[in-house]
Amino acid sequence: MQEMEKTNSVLFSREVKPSLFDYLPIDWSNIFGNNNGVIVEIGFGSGEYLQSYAVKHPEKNFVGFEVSITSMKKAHKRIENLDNVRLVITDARFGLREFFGPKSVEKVVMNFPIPWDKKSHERRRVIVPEFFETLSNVLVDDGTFELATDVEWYAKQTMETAKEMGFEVVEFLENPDREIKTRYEQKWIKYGRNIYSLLIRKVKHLEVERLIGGRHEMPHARSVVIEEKISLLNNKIFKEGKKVIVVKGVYKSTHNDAYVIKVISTDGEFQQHYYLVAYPEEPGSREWIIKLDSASNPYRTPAVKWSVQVLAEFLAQE
Ligand SMILES: C[S@@+](CC[C@H](N)C(=O)[O-])C[C@H]1O[C@@H](n2cnc3c(N)ncnc32)[C@H](O)[C@@H]1O
Repeated sequence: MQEMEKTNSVLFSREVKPSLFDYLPIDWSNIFGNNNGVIVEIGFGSGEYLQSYAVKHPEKNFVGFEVSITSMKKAHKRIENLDNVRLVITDARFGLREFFGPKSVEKVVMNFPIPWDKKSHERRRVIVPEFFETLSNVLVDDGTFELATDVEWYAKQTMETAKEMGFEVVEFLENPDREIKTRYEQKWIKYGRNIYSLLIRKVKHLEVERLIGGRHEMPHARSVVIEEKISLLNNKIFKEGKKVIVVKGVYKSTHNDAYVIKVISTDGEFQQHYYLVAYPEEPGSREWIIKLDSASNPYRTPAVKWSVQVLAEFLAQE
């Protein structure tokens, strides 16, 4: 539990933790204190590119996404003095759609993503048709997406999918001389690998369905609970549509009547680990409250909200 508290606290001055926000998508002009155009980098790694880009363009705001905490720590050291940069630790496939409103991003850049070419890893790939749907929504009119990669088939496949999804190809270059080179780019150039860069432009706006969108409320349920049923929750799986809930553990508090329930929930491909608490409203009462543990801060996606409801219903059944 202590470890969870650590990851939930704001560790870095330039870090944004959208799970703590009351309302999503985020008003980025409020975060930056100006209305400058926003550029997003997905998978900033050690942050060299983001740093150079932001220094060269103080008239723009930059938001970087990473999933690696180690990268986050390294990158944060580079950008902590830059007012126009913020970093977010979240899967960008989720974050780009949920944290940015329609027509709010001028450009999205992705440098040297892992192509996840094995069938078994395909579901980790960032550039899939749904990604272009998100781009078609969050990019401003004429907004752009730039991909740099050393994997030829990935660059070409991205270009084809972009065209199918209604984007205009501005340029596709082999071994471009890019002004700012990333760490991976420098490495691949040294090893004599070819580099491909693709620039596409948005020409058509699409509406997307956001998982959250709106007030980011704390879900909770009240229910008549049969306490004996709580231990039966262990390893229980609940499924409905794209939502899956797996109960990974149930722990009884040593100092009161509360139980802590460890849950993994999935919305499509987006998975979150968190804790729920269940406790009687009054000591000895059969009326219980089931809600998110205060140390847990998952995004309140449909699966997270449903986990509270479905567990309350399960515990109430005779
Ligand atoms: C091969 S590294 C490239 C790093 C850097 N862009 C460069 O060119 O030096 C790919 C980076 O993307 C990050 N990444 C992978 N999937 C991601 C996702 N879904 N959202 C955000 N970052 C992701 C990884 O953690 C890793 O740091």
